[in-house]
Amino acid sequence: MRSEAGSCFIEEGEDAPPGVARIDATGAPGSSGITVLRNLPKRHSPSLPPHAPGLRIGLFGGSFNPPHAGHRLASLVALKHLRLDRVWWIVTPGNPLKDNTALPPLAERMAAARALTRHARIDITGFEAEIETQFTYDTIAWLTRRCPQVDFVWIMGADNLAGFHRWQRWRDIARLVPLAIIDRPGSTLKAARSRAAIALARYRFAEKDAGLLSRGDVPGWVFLHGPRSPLSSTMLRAAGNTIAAP
Ligand SMILES: Nc1ncnc2c1ncn2[C@@H]1O[C@H](COP(=O)(O)OP(=O)(O)OP(=O)(O)O)[C@@H](O)[C@H]1O
Ligand SMILES: O=C(O)c1ccc[n+]([C@@H]2O[C@H](COP(=O)([O-])O)[C@@H](O)[C@H]2O)c1
Repeated sequence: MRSEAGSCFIEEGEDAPPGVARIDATGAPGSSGITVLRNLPKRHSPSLPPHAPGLRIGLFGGSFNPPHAGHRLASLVALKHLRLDRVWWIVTPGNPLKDNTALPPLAERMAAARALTRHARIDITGFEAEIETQFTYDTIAWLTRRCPQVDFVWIMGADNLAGFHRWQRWRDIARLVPLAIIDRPGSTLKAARSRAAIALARYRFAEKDAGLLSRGDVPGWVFLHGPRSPLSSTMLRAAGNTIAAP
């Protein structure tokens, strides 16, 4: 594998992480259902924001239906406490645990996220759709292979730690990158008592050491209690604040 600023590749002949679709030079799935990214024309390369070896990048996956100030605040808390260079929002093609039948198109959710964030260190991405995965393990495995020298941290709200044990390969996710949990009203205790929090208890970092979390420290996680937002997309949708149709 080779890696360069803003562009890293899976070499031909290498295995893709499980579940990551690989497409051959014609763009058709190979016999194994696997793709050789190296053979893809440049325009088919999944689009990632600029990045370079040594950068500390937070990965903040979400449905963002719609995005709201709570997402932005969580990103700012992570940027500060984890001493990140950037946060990438990964707008999911569809959370595998949610009913996505009424989910607005990815492009609309990405546009809404861009309009809301307007922050020099927050990037909006939709590359999960391009690599054809909805599962976080596959996303992170793909990213860490493609960009082995970038220091990624997975960020999620406390509600997601509470249900983390239902995610595909959640223990393996915790072995790939450190986790940063952002406190959220209504989920503090549920998260702290969750199956994942108990299983990973011995790997928990003190909040004051959050800036030291790095990929060398996996498993490793921290629960950040910064300023909190009570906002949720559910609440906004119920109030009629939905993403406009194209
Ligand atoms: N107010 C908030 N404070 C902290 N984290 C949040 C907050 N709102 C959302 N998050 C986190 O942001 C990520 C994306 O969340 P998502 O897009 O599902 O928003 P949501 O408000 O939880 O949506 P919904 O109500 O539809 O479930 C998740 O990790 C979630 O835990
Ligand atoms: O990989 C999984 O099994 C999995 C299960 C549930 C949620 N996720 C991811 O968690 C992130 C937050 O999802 P959401 O819908 O709570 O915003 C988003 O990136 C989802 O793809 C991932």
